[in-house]
Amino acid sequence: MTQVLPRVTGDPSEHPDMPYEQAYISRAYQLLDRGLATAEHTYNTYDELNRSTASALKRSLEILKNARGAGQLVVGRMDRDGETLYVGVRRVHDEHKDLVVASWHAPAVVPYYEATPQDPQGIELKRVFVEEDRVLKSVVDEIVSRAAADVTDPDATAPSSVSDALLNELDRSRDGAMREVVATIQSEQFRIIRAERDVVLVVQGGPGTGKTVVGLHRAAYLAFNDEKLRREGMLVVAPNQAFLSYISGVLPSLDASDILQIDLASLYTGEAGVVATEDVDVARIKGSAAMVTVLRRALQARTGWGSGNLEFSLGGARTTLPGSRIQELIADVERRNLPHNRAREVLRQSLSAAAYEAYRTAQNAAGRAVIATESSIRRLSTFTNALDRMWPSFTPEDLLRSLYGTQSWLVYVTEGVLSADERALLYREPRENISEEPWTVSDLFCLDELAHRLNGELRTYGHIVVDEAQDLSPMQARALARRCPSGSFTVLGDLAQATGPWVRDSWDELTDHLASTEVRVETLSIGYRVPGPVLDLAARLLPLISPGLTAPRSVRQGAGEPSVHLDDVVPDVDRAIELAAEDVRAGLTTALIVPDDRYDECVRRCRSAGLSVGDGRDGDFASDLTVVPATAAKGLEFDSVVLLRPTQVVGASIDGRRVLYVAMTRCTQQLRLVEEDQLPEGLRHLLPPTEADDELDVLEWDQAPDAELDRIIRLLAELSPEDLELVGSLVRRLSSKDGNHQRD
Ligand SMILES: Nc1ncnc2c1ncn2[C@@H]1O[C@H](COP(=O)(O)OP(=O)(O)OP(=O)(O)O)[C@@H](O)[C@H]1O
Repeated sequence: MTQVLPRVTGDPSEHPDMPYEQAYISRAYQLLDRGLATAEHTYNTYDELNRSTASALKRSLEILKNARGAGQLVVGRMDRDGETLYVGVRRVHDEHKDLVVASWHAPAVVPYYEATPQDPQGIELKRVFVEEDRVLKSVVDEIVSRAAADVTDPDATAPSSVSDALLNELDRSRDGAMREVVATIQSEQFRIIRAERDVVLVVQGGPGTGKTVVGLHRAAYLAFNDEKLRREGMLVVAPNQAFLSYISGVLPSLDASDILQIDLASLYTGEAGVVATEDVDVARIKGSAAMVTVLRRALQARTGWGSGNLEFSLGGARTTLPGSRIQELIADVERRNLPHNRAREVLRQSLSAAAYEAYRTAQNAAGRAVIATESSIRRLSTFTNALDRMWPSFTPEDLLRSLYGTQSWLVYVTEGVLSADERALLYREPRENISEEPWTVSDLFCLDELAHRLNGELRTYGHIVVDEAQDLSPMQARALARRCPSGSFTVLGDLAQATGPWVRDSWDELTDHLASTEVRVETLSIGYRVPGPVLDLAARLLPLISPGLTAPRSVRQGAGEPSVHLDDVVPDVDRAIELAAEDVRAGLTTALIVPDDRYDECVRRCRSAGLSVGDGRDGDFASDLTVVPATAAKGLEFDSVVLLRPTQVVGASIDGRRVLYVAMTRCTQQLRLVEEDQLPEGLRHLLPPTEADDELDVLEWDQAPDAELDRIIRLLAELSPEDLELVGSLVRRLSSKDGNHQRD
């Protein structure tokens, strides 16, 4: 067994093997350049008629060009079983087709990522490179066996659990776009990246534990190693456009541009788009599984035929199709379980055949000539009107709009599944013109459900990665399920960060709607984004929002303790803008996160203060300063965050504490809180002590000073997971009552 020595420390920029490794890396780049030149030449001279070869060539050209452009080509080296393997963002071979650099997702590379100094998996040397513009900047030996250590650095000291390469990468200033992290993937992350794909894999983890990064690298990994999956196609679903624009560069930089990335609302490709918002109570009903029954019944209620006969006249002859025969035809079609509009076509044919048969029989019986044809019957307005009555054709928008606007229809379809109050929330007056309907996000998923029932045709995928999944409604989960018949999902999220109508205690309720395949929950426990002191502060909110969950351990300090700026003299916005401008001048990408209803005011004030500011609501992260409404901060990250009026953020909605938890965990370096004179529960220990505090002997939960909160947190930590869950539900119930009171 390999005897492991601690990893080599010392100055990584002066590693003794630096010249050798630099030469190796330079050669890899030369081969890449040569490959590019050859591919370019072949492409330019290629017979245009052979399209598939030409497009394959074009694609490899793009890959080579990317590889030569940004980022790092070779990320490290592994010596194992006497063989050396260089690992890179993509494969490079020499003129004899011998491997020079293996790509990070090749099976042989697995130990490189999964071995640790404690569990070296036979690795004699694991070496990590940091390279910039083709120049090697540092070499760190993370795992060194005794034999290898003898020839490198005899001053090996104790290993640390986090590599320098990772810390350097994490300290890099953010530029508004997420990047690939092939050079620094950690072993707990890599295990998830390559986990088998025939399951619903839930990746639960606190803020900044790398869920998004892991999900994107997993998508690229699976696509690379699974040809069937490449053929079936893969889909990455982001919660909104802003988030999508933040992450959309990662897959192309991993040569995985074939994987489609969209935002959740774009799953629905029908006519309606989101133009309105609605109350949480309404969204909760429209997103609930009860809507499946409601919409199914809505459609069923519009099909069928009473007992009356169908009479039509052809060339002066009257023919009757008995009502009982029509009912039989309808029952036949219903049994086939076809999408509604296809079923209509089948019914149209069987109905015209039956009508023709009735006509022919009547003509023969009367000794008259049979002159009409089946198609002339289909053209009769009596026929088409009758068909429209028994099986109307709809678009999803037509149907949903008239359902929302027809009280009697709503009463019928919601019977037993929604209360009268809930039903009342569904009603809305139809706009005069369908193009003016105030469609909301949750409407879109009702429309998607209807579109599927009506038309049945959908583009499907072999695997779907869905991010910020804790917020998905059952109806949204069903929309994803329809698009992934194999039930193979990667579900990324954090139950503690759930906001909006779908706050839940466990993943089961959601995964039940996604697939019937096995569900596996993996937890990421190390925080890579948020500095320890900031995470510690945010964690004080956890017992109030998700008592069953613990905060991740952070790997870094950042700029230290969060600062609080209390000032009831200078207007709060001015103070916040001043702090944000200070951070921008210090070279930090900065977000000014603000209560939603103060967003426009803050953007305006930033601009009039002469600051160039990005519109975080629309995913414009190109400026050094971005203003972000608190409810749109999910998933984003910045070097510095200035958070305006946490108390207002908390007070704005029932899930305000969760919104605050998310907003507080967006920074990689520092957090500043700007308030007038109060702080929300959980953070009040940051307030300067007042005399009144000493006089409190009976404590109300709401006014509990933080010493008391600490005691409660310690008590909670001693509870069993089941008891914690109980307490959690109780707290949620109480806080939602609280919220109701406030709204009342
Ligand atoms: N192995 C890694 N190497 C380098 N950077 C990493 C690594 N893992 C995570 N990071 C960085 O940590 C930050 C947080 O990652 P990410 O956004 O994926 O976390 P998350 O768990 O999805 O966060 P949130 O819960 O806020 O959505 C990102 O900047 C990401 O690039």
